[in-house]
Amino acid sequence: MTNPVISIAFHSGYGHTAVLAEAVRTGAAEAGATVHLIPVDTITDEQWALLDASDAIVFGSPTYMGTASAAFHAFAEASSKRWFGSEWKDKLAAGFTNSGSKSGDKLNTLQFFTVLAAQHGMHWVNLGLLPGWNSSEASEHDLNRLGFFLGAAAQTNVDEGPDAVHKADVATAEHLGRRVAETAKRFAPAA
Ligand SMILES: Cc1cc2nc3c(=O)[nH]c(=O)nc-3n(C[C@H](O)[C@H](O)[C@H](O)COP(=O)(O)O)c2cc1C
Repeated sequence: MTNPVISIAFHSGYGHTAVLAEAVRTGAAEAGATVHLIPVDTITDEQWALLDASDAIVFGSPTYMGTASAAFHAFAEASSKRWFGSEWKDKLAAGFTNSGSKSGDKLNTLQFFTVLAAQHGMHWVNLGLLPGWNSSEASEHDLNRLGFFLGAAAQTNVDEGPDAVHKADVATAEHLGRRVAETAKRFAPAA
């Protein structure tokens, strides 16, 4: 496979997580993927079909009350129609989230994504970066500055708009997009 198809199924209530979704798209496209950006709160039948035809689905949601948003949970529940027929089995999956606090219980959101992926029989692609910003010589501008392993995690001050999403977190989300695309190529069946 030279040109994997990656869909980014995401929700963003106020635009911050949408910035990360765009960053994942940028990274995946740079690595040669065809990318579909799918806001799950307005998902159409045509977009469900795009998900079904994708090699990888990247889940994205803000962290609300320590988990994915209600809109994302509604999408996850609706995906049970695919679960019945194992329609997403053996696709790749990955995830990203954003919250107001440095931690904000984002890990729980990423873990929720991994369980969702596992229920579908999908293979989880982790972030593949060592933690940044964890030594005296490190900086908040490091990739993976918040030190997550499961996926891309971002923090945005609650009194600032989408323009304020941290550039290091944007770069980390771009990295995730590239990694998913490269992994999809590696996992592709031989032609
Ligand atoms: C209903 C609600 C619940 C939230 N819960 C959390 C939370 O549990 N932890 C946290 O750090 N931030 C929390 N926040 C802050 C959001 O995660 C943060 O503002 C994020 O940037 C919103 O992303 P969005 O613009 O994509 O919706 C919450 C915000 C809202 C509106």
